[in-house]
Amino acid sequence: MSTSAPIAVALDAPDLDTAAHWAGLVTPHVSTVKVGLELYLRYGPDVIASVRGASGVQVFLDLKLHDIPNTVAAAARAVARLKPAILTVHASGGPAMIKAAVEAAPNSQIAAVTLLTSLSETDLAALGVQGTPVDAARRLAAIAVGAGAQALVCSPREVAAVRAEVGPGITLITPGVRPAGADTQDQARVATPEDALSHGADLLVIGRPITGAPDPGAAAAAIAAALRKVSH
Ligand SMILES: O=C(O)c1cc(=O)[nH]c(=O)n1[C@@H]1O[C@H](COP(=O)(O)O)[C@@H](O)[C@H]1O
Repeated sequence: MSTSAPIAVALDAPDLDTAAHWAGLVTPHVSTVKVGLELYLRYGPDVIASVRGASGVQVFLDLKLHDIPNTVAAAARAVARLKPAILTVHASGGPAMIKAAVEAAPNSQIAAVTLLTSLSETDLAALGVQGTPVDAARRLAAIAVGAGAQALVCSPREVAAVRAEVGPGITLITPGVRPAGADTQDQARVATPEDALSHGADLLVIGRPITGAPDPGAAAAAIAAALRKVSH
């Protein structure tokens, strides 16, 4: 019986050996590992096979593409052959850009990032984002889903409102997750793993609380065990 939890561990490591080591430690406990800009820009496409390893764990490629539709389509096509389960784009790139990514990578779920979890309500207002973070996340979510995105990335603080906006068929992914009492670091709009799940997240992105722990495997197992107690 698989006991892997709906967690994507962010493998934000400076080198491939460390990332592959973390992936090996956490994959018995989690469904997914996430490769982001740090690893992809340093090592390129080979990084995907290295972290997937023999376990066949689901790989989430977080490149947060954001450009004109033609450029994003070409970039999505370039990575589609790596068959990431999930590929991110910024929702603020607009519907034509999101649609272009969806069409270019038909075997991956395109996940549109609504509002970065590192931005506070004050930051968002200064950037000219209208309304509360909840209002803005809902608005971007509706645009992204209208353009064909099958998944969305949002803060766990907005996930219930986003779920109400888009309904049950869309995969909701929440970074900005911190166990109670953990350091929030550069994250601004955070919640606990239990709250993220009970408010409707399908997949929790967690990096440093796991990879920065003395034993990343044990940290992943502990969060996975806490999530099993949550009914949702
Ligand atoms: O797309 C993402 O995964 C993402 C979106 C977002 O709004 N906020 C956010 O933190 N992330 C990613 O989620 C991970 C969070 O890592 P930790 O803060 O270490 O748990 C990082 O790899 C970020 O790049």
